[in-house]
Amino acid sequence: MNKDMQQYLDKAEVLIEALPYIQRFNRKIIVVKYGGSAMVDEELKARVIQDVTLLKLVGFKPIIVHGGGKEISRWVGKVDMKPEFKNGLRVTDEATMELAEMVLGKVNKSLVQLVESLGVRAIGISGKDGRLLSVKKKYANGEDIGFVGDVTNVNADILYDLLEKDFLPIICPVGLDDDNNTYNINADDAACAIAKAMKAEKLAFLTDIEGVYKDPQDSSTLISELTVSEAHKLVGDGYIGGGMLPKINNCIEAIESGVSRVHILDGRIPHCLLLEIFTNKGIGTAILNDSERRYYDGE
Ligand SMILES: Nc1ncnc2c1ncn2[C@@H]1O[C@H](COP(=O)(O)OP(=O)(O)O)[C@@H](O)[C@H]1O
Ligand SMILES: CC(=O)N[C@@H](CCC(=O)OP(=O)(O)O)C(=O)O
Repeated sequence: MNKDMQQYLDKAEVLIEALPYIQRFNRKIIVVKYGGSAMVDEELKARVIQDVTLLKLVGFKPIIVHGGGKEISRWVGKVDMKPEFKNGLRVTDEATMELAEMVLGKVNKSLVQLVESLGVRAIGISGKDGRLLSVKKKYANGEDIGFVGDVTNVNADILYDLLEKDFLPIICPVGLDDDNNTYNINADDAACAIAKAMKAEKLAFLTDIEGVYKDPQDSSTLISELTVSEAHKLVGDGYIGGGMLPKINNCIEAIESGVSRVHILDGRIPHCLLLEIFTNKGIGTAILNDSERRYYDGE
């Protein structure tokens, strides 16, 4: 067989390998939390959006919840303010809130534009629109961190309507409290709340690290499967810090609320989402129910 023919056959094999996954996830809701470095690098950004668009075109129902923390910090720096975080959450005073909403709005529309350019209908909305995300004030270990919101309700009907009309919803993590004040929501929190409310089949967090490490300084300690109990223990023992903290807490909450598959993926790996969904090769860290534990080398 010549080389060209072998290449075509290899491509066909890849498609065949994807078949059971296409069947399994057909018409299922997949929430993709998109943040970290994969958002800043234009090439990676285009690839992530291409992947989500492909998921849509093969019959899945993806919903993107995006972050933009790095971009917000860049703009906060530009006006000579200092970004400040507590437990992975941005301390958000009125001025920071204004900037965050501007930046997240811009990120939102750039993602809509990318999806539209690939021929798929996208609608970008903030959690304020139709009161998609209602919030109450969130504290970091009892400390007041300003206009940071904890999601109290998701108006899921809006998203069901958009999915029904075949739109790809792209959601920006800003919400309203009962007094109609604007709140900044950590995008991991927003994605988890949406996945729970929509009874999503899968929740994937795309971030800028390989996955969860037992020791973040040592890449050989990457954990490929983490049960809820093990995740609690890692947090309790102080192995999880910074932005990984809200992510892990949300993974635990999502699994405990019935989302079947929760993953933390390295958004810097081109097409990580497709690799995770369409192949047997596990990448990143999968968070599992305690009863699903297969292998863990974290101790
Ligand atoms: N145990 C850990 N394993 C992996 N990452 C960790 C861990 N503890 C802290 N981190 C930090 O959490 C970061 C991921 O959070 P963050 O930067 O907020 O992601 P995103 O912007 O995608 O939401 C990693 O880049 C890493 O620096
Ligand atoms: C309250 C809070 O922390 N809000 C986040 C919202 C954006 C975000 O979560 O972005 P990433 O997912 O890219 O980190 C922030 O202001 O950075």
